[in-house]
Amino acid sequence: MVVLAKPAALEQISLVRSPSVEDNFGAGLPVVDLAADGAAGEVVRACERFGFFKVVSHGVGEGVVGRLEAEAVRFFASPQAAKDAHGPASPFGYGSKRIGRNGDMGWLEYLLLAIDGASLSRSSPAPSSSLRDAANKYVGAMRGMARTVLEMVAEGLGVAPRGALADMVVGDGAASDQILRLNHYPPCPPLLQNLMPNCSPTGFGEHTDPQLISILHSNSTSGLQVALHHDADAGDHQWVTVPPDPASFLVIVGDSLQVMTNGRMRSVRHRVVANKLKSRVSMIYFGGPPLEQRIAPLRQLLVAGVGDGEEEEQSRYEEFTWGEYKKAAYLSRLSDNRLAPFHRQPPPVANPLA
Ligand SMILES: C=C1C[C@]23C[C@H]1CC[C@H]2[C@@]12CCC[C@@](C)(C(=O)O1)[C@H]2[C@@H]3C(=O)O
Ligand SMILES: O=C(O)CCC(=O)C(=O)O
Repeated sequence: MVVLAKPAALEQISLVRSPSVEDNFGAGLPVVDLAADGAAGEVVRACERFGFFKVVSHGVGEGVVGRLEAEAVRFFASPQAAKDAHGPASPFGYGSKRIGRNGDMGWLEYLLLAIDGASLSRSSPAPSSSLRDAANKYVGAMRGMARTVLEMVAEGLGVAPRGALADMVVGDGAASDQILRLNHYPPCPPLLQNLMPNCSPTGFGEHTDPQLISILHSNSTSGLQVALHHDADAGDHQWVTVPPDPASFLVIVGDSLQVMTNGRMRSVRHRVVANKLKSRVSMIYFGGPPLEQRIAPLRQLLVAGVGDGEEEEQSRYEEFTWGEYKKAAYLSRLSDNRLAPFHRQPPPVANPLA
């Protein structure tokens, strides 16, 4: 009997079936032109149906993206000891393979940077002043896009003021909780490819993002997959590959936006599968609110459409603050359904025979 052993470097990293062209999203990929008339409606439709969308006509200069990506590539190409000097990530700093504190492992290395207001936090360990400058410009652009998108969400849902959601994340003076993450996924090791040609290492295991929204950019290397919604919570999901497009961004709905829209919008499970041949480099901005922010459905969504004498819509979730949710998230495993403990039991159905 031949026993196939995984290469040692991959021992604790799970393998998944290598994506094929049939897994590609194809024509159904939700794309929103942020500059077009009716964009707010398109944003809402995409967030309700898929929990993510691709953004084109975003107005972010190529230079802003290219500069930070070049800094990320330069940092990840530096000697291991130089990178380790900025780690281990706890949670901020340089990390390799370990994700979070609870045993999750992926075929990647990353730099997790804290943001304070409109720029990187002074205490965040940016490895060089050139990376810090490039990251600050990039964060400025991401904050602008987060504002545009969250204002469109409010407008599209009929919530006033327009800034109700955006101000939580990018409001002047809001002590919001924003993070920037630079990820590098090396190609799948050749040894594994020879042993198991149909398998690839998990780059970043499946998860939903806890914040309101995330904005993702990647180079031209594929690897990102999203779960189609049918019944993702019940584990019944189909993984679909989102083809990379460095000229665009992906907006991803997080758990907090799901709750604030009382489940109209759904946070989307996503994962990265390491590419067989090329390195993937991604940059993600995570937009969360201040720690004391109450995470509960927007009042106007609960009363919308309710006539005189009719009962208003009930929240589907127990109330919590972002600080409480974040604390619980950091104690969880990546693939956990972090919202499940906060789901309210539906009220008992009255027995018509009683
Ligand atoms: C197992 C993990 C790893 C976590 C915390 C916990 C559950 C969710 C993960 C994320 C996912 C979104 C970005 C991040 C920065 C976040 O806020 O939650 C991640 C964080 C980390 O990579 O450290
Ligand atoms: O690298 C990617 O494309 C996605 C990474 C991701 O989901 C994350 O960093 O939370």
